[in-house]
Amino acid sequence: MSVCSLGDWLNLLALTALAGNLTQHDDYRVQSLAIGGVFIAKMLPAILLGPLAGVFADRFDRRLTMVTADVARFAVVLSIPFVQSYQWIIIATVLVECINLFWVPAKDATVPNLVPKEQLESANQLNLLVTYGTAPVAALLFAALSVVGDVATNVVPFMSGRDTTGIALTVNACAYLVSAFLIFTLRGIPRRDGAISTPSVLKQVVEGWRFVGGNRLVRGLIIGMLGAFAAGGAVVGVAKIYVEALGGGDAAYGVVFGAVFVGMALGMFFGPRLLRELSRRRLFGLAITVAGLVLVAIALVHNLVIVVMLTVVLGACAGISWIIGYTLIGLEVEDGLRGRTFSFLQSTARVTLLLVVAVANPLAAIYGVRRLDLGEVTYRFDGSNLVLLIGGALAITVGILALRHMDDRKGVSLSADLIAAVRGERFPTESPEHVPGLFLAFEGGEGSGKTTQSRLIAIWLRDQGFDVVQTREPGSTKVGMRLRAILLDAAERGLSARAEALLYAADRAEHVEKVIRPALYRGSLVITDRYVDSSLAYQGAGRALAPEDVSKINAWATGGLVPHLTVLIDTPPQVGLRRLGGAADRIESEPLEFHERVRKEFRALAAAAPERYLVVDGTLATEVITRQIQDRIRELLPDPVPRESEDSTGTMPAIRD
Ligand SMILES: Nc1ncnc2c1ncn2[C@@H]1O[C@H](COP(=O)(O)OP(=O)(O)OP(=O)(O)O)[C@@H](O)[C@H]1O
Ligand SMILES: Cc1cn([C@H]2C[C@H](O)[C@@H](COP(=O)(O)O)O2)c(=O)[nH]c1=O
Repeated sequence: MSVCSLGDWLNLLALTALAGNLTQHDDYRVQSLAIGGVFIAKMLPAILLGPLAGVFADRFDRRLTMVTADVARFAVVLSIPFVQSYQWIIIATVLVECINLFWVPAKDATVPNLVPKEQLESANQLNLLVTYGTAPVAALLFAALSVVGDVATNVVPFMSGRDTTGIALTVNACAYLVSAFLIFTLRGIPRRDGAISTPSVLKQVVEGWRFVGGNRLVRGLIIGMLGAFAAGGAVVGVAKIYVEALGGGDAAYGVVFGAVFVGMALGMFFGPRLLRELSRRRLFGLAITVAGLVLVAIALVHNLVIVVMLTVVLGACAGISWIIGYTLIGLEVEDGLRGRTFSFLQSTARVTLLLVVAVANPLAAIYGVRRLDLGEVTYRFDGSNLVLLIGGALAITVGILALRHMDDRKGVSLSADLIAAVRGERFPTESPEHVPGLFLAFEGGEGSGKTTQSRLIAIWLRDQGFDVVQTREPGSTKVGMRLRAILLDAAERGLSARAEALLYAADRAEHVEKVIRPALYRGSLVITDRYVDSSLAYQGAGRALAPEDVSKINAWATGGLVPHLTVLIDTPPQVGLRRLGGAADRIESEPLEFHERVRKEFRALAAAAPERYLVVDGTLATEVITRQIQDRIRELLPDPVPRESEDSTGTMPAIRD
């Protein structure tokens, strides 16, 4: 894998350089398009033919497949320096990529046969390391071979007039031959073992979307990683013409290319260690945002040395976000879905890269070269600068979106958090209490559907084997029942607002101490129909008591116990009140404006801490609301049953009935 990866990177560098060299006497636009064509030729076969090649790998002898593919790659790559035409570069690139499509699945299918199960993860990490770790080696090798080529064209008669990339391509071809030999001598590869099939791209996309779309964290991670990939694609796509505009040749191109990967390796290994105390989700978004800012600087600076240094920083940021994204997906996505999530990421990353490269070079070509006259100085701004600038802006946007979408430390300023992390400390916050169980609250106005939904969710969770305690306020304890009678008795006129707030708080204190906290410490899932937010909305906004006072007495009553998630079922009071049958109780019989104020306050509470709330539209059909709540709760469960498997695991229809 190392030898092949080295060959692959060398191939990418040499072909883009050769395409640029073959068109160097043409217009700037022609050169941009020529280089872009190489990238497109490299990407297209994987997207179009990937599933077919996967089937091939399962059907035929894998060692033979890999050896044949390596020899074929050797022959095609070796022909490129001899033919020396742009058309042949494109045809040969497509051919090599088609051959790769057979080599890669054969290799992926072989690895599990060679590595013990418990070491498979380490093997996959090693895979990542050799795939990307060989890039800087290839870049250095390419730079060195370019210098050797320059000397050889002047000294060796056979080489005179030939393109210097020929040496790199010959070394690249030989790498494939070495790989063929190594694989041929590997005795551990079974002749054909079981069926390991690559799902079709379409199936991957559908399955991946279903999961990614339903999981807030994974959605944020994938968007962030694809954004970073798109920005990186913009750099790779225009790097050659950009370096040339700065006066650098093939060697400088190799150095800039290598700088990205040196930075990536540094970022992957040292970045997460440097800011150990910073929330991983924040570090992820921050790294992408900084990468975008650096890219903007690269687009505007016209000094090759500074550009190389900035490129190392850019690579480091990309490395940090890539490794954190991978680790978070590994940690947060359950085993049965992890493979599909990664493969979804891989296929969408390819499509993104193809689109970006396909757009980047034509865009650079259309823009061409422009010069700004600034008095004495003329500032050159060409298409490659424009593409890098757009890539930077895209990364900044995606980074900020990821920060907002996935932030797990709302209310703590990012700068305070960062300064504390640089000092090796963690900035303290108020967060839900650390208990073995999970605490869920359902809130909303009269008749909004809280009782209906909390019951359905309790049944769903019990179906999955969780120990669920379903409870409500007021009235879930002996004392609470008496308080409920006083509080809701329509005949109880003239109860003061403060007494009302204190009675609700008293019921809650009893409820937390006798029911909720013991259940949470037993590890149960507690679902309460109403909690503190009801007091803030009804007594705070409805009765116009000072919200700080209501908040304080309730914090004291509950000992500061905060739900992990509050589901707000948002229903207009006219709709909710109409749903209720029977005589109205003391609170239900309040005027409509009272209930409007209550609704507004509930919504404001949710908007102030969105990470701890799910707001659902209470006018939707009951099953639709249940599904939305289930999708959000699934993210919090320690070992959730995936949505797709629920039909076969929900085994207690009697309880549901
Ligand atoms: N999504 C919905 N669409 C239509 N009707 C619903 C919906 N959800 C619940 N209902 C009906 O509305 C009525 C009130 O529902 P539910 O008791 O669940 O509300 P609630 O919020 O607990 O009310 P309250 O706060 O008064 O106890 C019930 O008859 C229930 O069947
Ligand atoms: C917890 C709590 C409740 N209320 C009000 C809201 C409702 O009108 C009733 C409870 O009735 P439900 O049918 O059980 O929902 O009490 C309140 O004003 N303040 C609170 O803290």
